[in-house]
Amino acid sequence: MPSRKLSDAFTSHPVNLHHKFLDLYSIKELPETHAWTSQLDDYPFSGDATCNTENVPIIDLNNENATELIGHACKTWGVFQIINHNITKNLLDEVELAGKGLFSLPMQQKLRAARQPDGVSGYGVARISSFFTKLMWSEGFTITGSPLEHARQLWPNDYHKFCDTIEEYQKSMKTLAGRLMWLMLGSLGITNDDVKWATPEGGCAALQLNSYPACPDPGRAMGLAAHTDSTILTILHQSNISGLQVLREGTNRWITVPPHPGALVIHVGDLLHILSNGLYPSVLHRAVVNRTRHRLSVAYLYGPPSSVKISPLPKLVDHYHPPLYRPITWTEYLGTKAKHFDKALTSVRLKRPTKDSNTENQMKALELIQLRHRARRIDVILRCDGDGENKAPRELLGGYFHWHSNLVLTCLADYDHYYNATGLFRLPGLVKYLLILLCGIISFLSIELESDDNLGGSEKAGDYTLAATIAYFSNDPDDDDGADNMESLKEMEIF
Ligand SMILES: O=C(O)CCC(=O)C(=O)O
Ligand SMILES: [Fe+2]
Repeated sequence: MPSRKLSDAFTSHPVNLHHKFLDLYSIKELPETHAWTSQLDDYPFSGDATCNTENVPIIDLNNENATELIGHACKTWGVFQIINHNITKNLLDEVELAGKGLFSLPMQQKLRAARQPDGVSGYGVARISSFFTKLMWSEGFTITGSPLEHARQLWPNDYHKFCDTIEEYQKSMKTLAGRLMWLMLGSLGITNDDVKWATPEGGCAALQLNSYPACPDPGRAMGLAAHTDSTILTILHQSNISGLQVLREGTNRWITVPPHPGALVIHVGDLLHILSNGLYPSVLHRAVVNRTRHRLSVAYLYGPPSSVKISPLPKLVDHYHPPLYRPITWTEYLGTKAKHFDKALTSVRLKRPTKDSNTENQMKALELIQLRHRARRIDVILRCDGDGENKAPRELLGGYFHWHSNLVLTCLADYDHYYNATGLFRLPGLVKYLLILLCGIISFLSIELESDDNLGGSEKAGDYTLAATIAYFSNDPDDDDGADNMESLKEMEIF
């Protein structure tokens, strides 16, 4: 039974990082536990050179071409900033203040709301910390659903203000996230009919407050190590202090996303990467720290209802664009991420035909050819058996039909075998399927016409032609069921 709630995500991958809490605000010298070096880990520091010769697109949501601009940004960057998003400056300031209030509490007080090792919400170091030997120069607070329980732990008598602000922010973010998701999906040609779960009420989310205290040695520290978000999309509010960097698609360079007054940063997350069948890549990003200023960011992590299976959208999948990822719920994906981290997307990727499976397909095609040749031989034997003289005209017509559908199928099998063996040229799928469909109809007619007397063998051959037609439909290089169909075909033991 798959897990239904987001909070179930980490039960099988708990991380105990409680011993790692340090009060970063009072430290005057970077401790060894927090000193990152480029040799330490090739991943977070690779592409160390930052360069801003190009800028992350800023898109005005009032622009009449917003959908196209967003589509282009998702495809080429996986990140963009938005303005005119209808979230008031006042609300952005309030949520920032709420976060600052929380992180400025004494450590003992914050620890009252510490995240459980197998939990999602609460105070703690970044969950991805368990994948690194060095610690990050940050602390975080995650809120899923109502902030009430944690707020009461933090401020037993005075939690209302925090709760009101967070709840208002969550409400506004949900509306904006739904709107953005539809702009993103719309830019892929997806409509409401294609994604039934994407309703205004649907969708799950978590709010992540990140705090990056001023750091005595920012060049050797890491605020938040490179990662992609396990979301459909993330709406990030960064205070007016820069720190967010994204890895430019196809390069090895980190680009700083400069704070733009009133703008919100939107990340393509792993689940949109899956839904779009890889067309919109999730963006790799990290947060760096600075020597003098405390930086705060608020990430709204938006995803589908937690028990909905996410897979490449059927509209974006066809013979030439087979699905790249297997279906997975958000909860399951979070569990996968907790286990595999940066290999999570790869771990849900479907295996593409390799050289070996191509060989397998060639074998399948060859087997099919051999079976078809046998069918033809039996047909010929039956027809030359002397019965021919006694046949009624419609039976002869049936035999004729049968013979020809056999012939076309055999040619197609030969052709596909040739294609698979040489990779030279492929018959357009539609033409192939139309021909096969025609064969199926002809075979059916041939059974109807031949059915009622002494041509039992030929009737079986007719059955066989139909079965082979079905198998042929499935005998596709990208279809794992092809082998099963061949097996059931053999099990029929027609010959
Ligand atoms: O603080 C930032 O700029 C990045 C935060 C982030 O990536 C996250 O919360 O997932
Ligand atoms: Fe992130």
